[in-house]
Amino acid sequence: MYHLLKGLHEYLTRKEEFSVIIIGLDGAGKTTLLEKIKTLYNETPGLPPDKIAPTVGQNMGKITLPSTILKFWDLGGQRGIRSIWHRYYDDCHAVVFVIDAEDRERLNEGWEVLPQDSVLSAPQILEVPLLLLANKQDSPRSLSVEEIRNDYEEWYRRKLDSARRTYGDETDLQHRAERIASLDVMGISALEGTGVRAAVDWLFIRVQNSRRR
Ligand SMILES: Nc1nc2c(ncn2[C@@H]2O[C@H](COP(=O)(O)OP(=O)(O)OP(=O)(O)O)[C@@H](O)[C@H]2O)c(=O)[nH]1
Ligand SMILES: [Mg+2]
Repeated sequence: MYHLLKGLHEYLTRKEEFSVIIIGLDGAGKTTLLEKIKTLYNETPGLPPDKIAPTVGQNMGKITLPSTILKFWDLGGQRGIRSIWHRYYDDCHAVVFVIDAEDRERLNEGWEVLPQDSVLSAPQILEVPLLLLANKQDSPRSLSVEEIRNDYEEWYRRKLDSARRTYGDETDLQHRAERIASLDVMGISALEGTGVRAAVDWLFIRVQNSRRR
């Protein structure tokens, strides 16, 4: 009887666990975001921004939501470390791509990393929700969500044109175009926490509906 009740209790209180990877260029604010998420959702606060150093490798943080645990993997964004990202694609349920909206100079570099590092085209994550975060919205110099989206679409159009000229093959590009059409972009300030709960809500809803379990 005890085992039956224990089993029933475990069944009723069980939480499904989902993995979310946080990627993007170095300095975009990924770790600041992870630590802010910990502060907002956990009893033990995350590191304050002045204690955060560039990530060499990965950081992990977990939060508990109704019947769900979200496990975040914050991966280092420096050029030499980006090659580890793909190792996480197989097991993740959502991808967060963080952009430094203040750094116009590096926007193109960010876009180059997004599709060319196969984030958009890797077959294993095609069905996985992808959220683009335009970070540092607290800064008056930052581009808005709308401007970031436009910049990406322009960059993508240029890319498409040159790829058509080079390969003439549309299938992969078509696949990506569909993916991009549904690309969600949200504005946040990882530093101040603005928009962070909305982003976590988005992830919470999308991982439940994700086709990958
Ligand atoms: N103004 C402003 N600065 C931010 C924000 N988020 C992060 N920063 C700053 O941006 C710098 C880089 O932040 P990190 O969180 O270390 O960046 P990262 O993406 O983890 O970088 P790597 O670990 O090298 O990949 C730090 O100086 C942060 O304080 C933000 O929302 N607003
Ligand atoms: Mg970091």
